[in-house]
Amino acid sequence: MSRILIVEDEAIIRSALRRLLERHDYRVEEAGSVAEAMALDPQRFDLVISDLRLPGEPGTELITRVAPVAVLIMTSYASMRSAVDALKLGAVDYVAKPFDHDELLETVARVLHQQGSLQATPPAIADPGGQARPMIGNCEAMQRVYARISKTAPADVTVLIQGESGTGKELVARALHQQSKRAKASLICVNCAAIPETLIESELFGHEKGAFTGASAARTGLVEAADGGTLFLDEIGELPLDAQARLLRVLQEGEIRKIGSVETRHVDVRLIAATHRDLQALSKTGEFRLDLYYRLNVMQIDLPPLREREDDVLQIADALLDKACRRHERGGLRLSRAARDEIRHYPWPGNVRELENALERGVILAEGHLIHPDDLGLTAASGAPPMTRRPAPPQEAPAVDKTASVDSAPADDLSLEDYFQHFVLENQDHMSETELAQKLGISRKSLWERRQRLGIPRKKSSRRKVD
Ligand SMILES: Nc1ncnc2c1ncn2[C@@H]1O[C@H](COP(=O)(O)OP(=O)(O)OP(=O)(O)O)[C@@H](O)[C@H]1O
Repeated sequence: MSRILIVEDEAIIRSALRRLLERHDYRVEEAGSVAEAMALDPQRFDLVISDLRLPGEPGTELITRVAPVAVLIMTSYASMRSAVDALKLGAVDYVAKPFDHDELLETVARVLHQQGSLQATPPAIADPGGQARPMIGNCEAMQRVYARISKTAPADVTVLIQGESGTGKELVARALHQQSKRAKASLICVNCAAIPETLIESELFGHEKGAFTGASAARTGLVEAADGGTLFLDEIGELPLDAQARLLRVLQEGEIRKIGSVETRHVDVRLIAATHRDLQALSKTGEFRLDLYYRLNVMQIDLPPLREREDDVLQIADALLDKACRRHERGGLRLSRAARDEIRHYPWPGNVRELENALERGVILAEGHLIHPDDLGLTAASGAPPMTRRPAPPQEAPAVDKTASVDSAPADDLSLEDYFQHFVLENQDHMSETELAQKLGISRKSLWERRQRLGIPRKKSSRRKVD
């Protein structure tokens, strides 16, 4: 966790800034003057944020006195000239007061990143709404991830992100894009598992009019849409072999050819791929092209499962709880001691996404000011409980009307969600995603979405049947 010293004589500004930074997982101390700052052994910090005008010596005094620690100067709009002077004196950057929260956080994250502070800082990632949010967690394994992101992002190479479902692979892809020189161009995210196999090639590569039944007009694919920017292919292990061959051509030649076209077109796309599966093992069974695997795996980033992130789980839980409370307008809710214990010790097979879902449930169900273990419903509705019985063979699977949606499936004493979870867990080892979806009478996309919502990751060990 990066340590920041705030030097500011106005107590209100100082404590507001402290709260903002602490909410974003920085460890903060404060001083009201240069003299007070010097008494705090400022070289312990990764960054000093100082007001320019202070009682006694000005903030710029700190620039040489705390070196090599970077000093970020705060100044009012009225004294921009002095900000420029501060930069000349060696301040790492300045922020104008009153400062915009997102801008300040971005500057702090960038400065810490540039300084290569002793600890790698979690990257601040703008969500699709444009709000900057840092990745949460500072355990050693995540520090390595952050360091890898900051080294890999500017290199414009293909990256393979590996990790269990819900570990934050998409967040890492966003961070890579946002820290790359393509940041101003588009980031196109595609979940290969959520697109029906029959459509995925035309979605990715586009098609000409009349290329197949139903292709009533020509269409540009997502690879072309990412031209100049980044293409993030999540769950790349689900890409059918034909699409793999086309993708290989994009990586090797920088060219795409629409379905039904004889012409190729040059594209400049940075590819980031993610998977929870072992692509090398898949290549041994012929499900994934080994040459594509080697092309993808120029740089690899491995995300640890949540159960291996030590105390990060509670830090992430607090941040996600805060978010859920705001969303449901239930301020002031806290986790009981028992709920914290349970969160700390639960194995989180669905990782951060499952934690997010459990906390949301907790916020909705809590009756007082505390969320208790029951409210989280960890054993009842979420998580993938270990299978105690051998999976039933396909013919013994519950009979479901293939044309009906799972929402209309009868299930005696089971809720629909229980029924869905039960069916998937019982059958996923011997059925492909397409077969499961067909049996349940839903699309592969719905199956995927339900898995996410209920926190039922696909088992890593399960062999995918070729559909
Ligand atoms: N370190 C983190 N800090 C804060 N939120 C996180 C973190 N990691 C994951 N999340 C949140 O958890 C959810 C799942 O993350 P994400 O979609 O990136 O996972 P994923 O590994 O891509 O999952 P999948 O493989 O299932 O697509 C998201 O809502 C994301 O914002």
